[in-house]
Amino acid sequence: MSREIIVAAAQMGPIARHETRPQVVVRMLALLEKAAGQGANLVVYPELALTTFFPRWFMADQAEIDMFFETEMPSAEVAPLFARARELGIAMNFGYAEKTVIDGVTHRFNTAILVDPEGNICLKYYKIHLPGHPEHEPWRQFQHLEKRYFELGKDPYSCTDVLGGRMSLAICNDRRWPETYREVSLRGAEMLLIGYNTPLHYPLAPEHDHLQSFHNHLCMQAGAYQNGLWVVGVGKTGIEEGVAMLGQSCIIAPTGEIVALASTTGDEVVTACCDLDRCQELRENIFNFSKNRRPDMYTMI
Ligand SMILES: NC(=O)N[C@@H](C(=O)O)c1ccc(O)cc1
Repeated sequence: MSREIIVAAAQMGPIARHETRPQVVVRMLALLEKAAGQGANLVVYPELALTTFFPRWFMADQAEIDMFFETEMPSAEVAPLFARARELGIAMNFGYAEKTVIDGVTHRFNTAILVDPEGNICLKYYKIHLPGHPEHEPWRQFQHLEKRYFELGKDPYSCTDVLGGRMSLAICNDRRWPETYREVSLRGAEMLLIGYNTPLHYPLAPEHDHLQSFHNHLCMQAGAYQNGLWVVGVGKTGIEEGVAMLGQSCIIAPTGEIVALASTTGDEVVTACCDLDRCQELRENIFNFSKNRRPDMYTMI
């Protein structure tokens, strides 16, 4: 039996600071309808898909920061998206800022969820490779305060069985780390879904600005190939509040080949038919871990 699923990468153009959740949800619904028209079983949206990328601003007032956070999912504003996806029988993944109380303690995470075709959240992931800095650094053209606004995630690399395959989640900067792909692959993941917000300008090494697109694809293609899994990378792109963000959202086969690639800097859907059985082309051959991997030799990790 073939295990083909049609995946839609639902890239999003810029979201302005003043845009409301209902306005964003209207855009996400339009992308969902387009994906449905192309036969999609799964729609993948970016990191922090419901708001602008707010860590670019220093804010001291916690109430102001909390405006960007969700305290329940689906919230009343996001419920129409859940309802329509369920009606269409489509699974979806998107990211959002989450404020949650666990054992009486408030936590704030950079979160991604996977929603199954019946509308249930079947997997949740809290970002662990939080980039940027915790303090205001006014010398920068814009801030990257994820280390200030989010707490480090816990229990990463979980997988779930849905749509006939084994899926896992990561968020943006996680995609640059080879451990991300290896950990989920060792847990049996056949597809890894990654939303991102990547400014084209990297203040710490501006001489690398022209390499953003190359590095984006380099790490995800290598991760797919070296671990024999599908990778779906989806960005929020265009000029968002004056900051140019990387697009080039893509779907990557376990061979490392890009099989679908967005070509605009706005809201756009690209789809690919992904045969999960193709993971075996790698896992039974060059990257047969039990035969060829040498963890006994990798003493530094
Ligand atoms: N949202 C993200 O995780 N974005 C990161 C990435 O693209 O890896 C990132 C890393 C360093 C920066 O200076 C800016 C952005």
